[in-house]
Amino acid sequence: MKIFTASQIYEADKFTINKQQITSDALMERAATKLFDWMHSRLQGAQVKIHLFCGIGNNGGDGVALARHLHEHGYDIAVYVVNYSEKRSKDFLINLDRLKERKLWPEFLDSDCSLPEITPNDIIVDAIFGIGLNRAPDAWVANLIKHLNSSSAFVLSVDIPSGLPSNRSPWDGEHVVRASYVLSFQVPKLVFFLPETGVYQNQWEILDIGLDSEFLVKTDTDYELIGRPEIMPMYRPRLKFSHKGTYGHSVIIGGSYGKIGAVQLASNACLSAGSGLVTAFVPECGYHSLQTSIPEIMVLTDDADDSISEIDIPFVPTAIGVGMGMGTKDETIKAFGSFLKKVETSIVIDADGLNILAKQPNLLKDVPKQSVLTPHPKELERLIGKWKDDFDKLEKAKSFSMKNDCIIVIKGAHSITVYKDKGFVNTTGNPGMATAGSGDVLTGMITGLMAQGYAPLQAAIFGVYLHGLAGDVGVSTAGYEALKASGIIENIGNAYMELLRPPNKENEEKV
Ligand SMILES: NC(=O)C1=CN([C@@H]2O[C@H](COP(=O)(O)OP(=O)(O)OC[C@H]3O[C@@H](n4cnc5c(N)ncnc54)[C@H](O)[C@@H]3O)[C@@H](O)[C@H]2O)[C@@H](O)CC1
Ligand SMILES: [K+]
Repeated sequence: MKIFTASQIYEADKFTINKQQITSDALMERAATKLFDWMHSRLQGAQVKIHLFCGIGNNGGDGVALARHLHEHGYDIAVYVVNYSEKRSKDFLINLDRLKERKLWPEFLDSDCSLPEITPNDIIVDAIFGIGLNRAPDAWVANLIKHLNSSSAFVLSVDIPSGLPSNRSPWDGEHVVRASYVLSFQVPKLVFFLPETGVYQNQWEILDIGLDSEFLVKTDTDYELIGRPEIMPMYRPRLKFSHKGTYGHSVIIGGSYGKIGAVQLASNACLSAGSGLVTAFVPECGYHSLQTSIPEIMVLTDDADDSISEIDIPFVPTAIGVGMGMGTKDETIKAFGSFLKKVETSIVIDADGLNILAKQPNLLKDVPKQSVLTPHPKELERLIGKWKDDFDKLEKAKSFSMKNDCIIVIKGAHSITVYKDKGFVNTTGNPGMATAGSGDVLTGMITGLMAQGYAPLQAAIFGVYLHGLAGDVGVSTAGYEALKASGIIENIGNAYMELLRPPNKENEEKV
């Protein structure tokens, strides 16, 4: 699903109004009707107090129009106009008049007013600011937002939590509405998925307000949300007349004394992702543990006992994953440098492989084109430098990717795979996966997918999705705290099955 910017949403708005020959007020009415339907289907007329806080722009217009519907259906409402500017939008005013025609008089809030009382059992509809927010809210509006946040009431935000800009981090985090739920018009906003700004909402849902599909289909976006519909076409089914050679020979390079487990996890994950053959290349000290723990893999060893000193692989692997648990000793840096000079096809680089690149940026020129880099936030910072906010981070990652022709998987709650000027935002995974070795598993999986013929970018996007899905299946039995990296590996098969399950299977079984 495409993630549009605020200016693209405004364009979609205009395009729809022109093409469908409707007024902007009619579009607002569609939005308000969808909001009402959502609430009504859940509340079923319950007499809970609903406080609607409406700004004076179109977001406020949505709120005022929603108030009219709620009133007409007998809900117990209180409407407040947050009068932060004299520049009221046309459609807001139309809807305000419609309220007044029904003898419903909102309370006008300004810098001198007292704050309305809200109890924890009430519902707040937050329609103060939408995607038009372009500067910090005035102090009294900020104060009102803090008041709403301290109420403990359920907060339903219209389109986006008020006070949250759509293209930067907030001016002051305390002056952003903490939404229990966001009903976002037509498309999700990028801010929902970034660590600094995603915290302002617990859950979000799209409301389809019928923005024109021609515009939505044709318009190119910088970011795409990756869910099952985007992943399915990438899947490469296994062929009946195939053999292990069809699915490639992966090599996992890494490990040092005390950190052989990282290679074990990556190799195991690589196999479970479907690589036909897997060879691990480790320092001598890792030989016995690998041979005994994973009988399916082959093991090559370095001459040195406790760290990698020379990487010598006596065949041409189909795919290579390198860096986990490898350390950054001088001899390992040298070995990694000469290895990069020799290798020709795209590889996957993780952990200490990335730390070495950050220490010795001159090695970057030898990294094969379209290699996949899988940094966690600290590793990313070492590579691309400090960032001002999440948006700056993404821009820096994009220019790094452009400059070095590499794919960067920015790991996090919503991992984002960046390639040149595009970002692919993942939707699977959970906090249970924030556990030792989870990254090694991902590197192994992406390597295993590349071995099977997935192009590097697809392997990265698909691998991140499948890794998250395996974690999601894993927590359903292990719980968040007890899920371990090996538990993620155990569920890679279930994740594939989940992916391939027809969407309506459950319903069919019930019939
Ligand atoms: N295409 C869509 O998705 C549709 C959007 N609609 C609504 O329209 C909203 C956008 O409306 P607007 O463009 O009127 O913008 P907002 O309602 O977000 O903001 C109102 C206006 O306040 C001003 N402003 C910005 N920051 C301010 C600040 N800190 N203090 C005081 N004034 C400030 C700006 O001039 C802005 O236009 C969306 O978020 C959505 O709720 C709906 O009406 C239906 C259609
Ligand atoms: K809002």
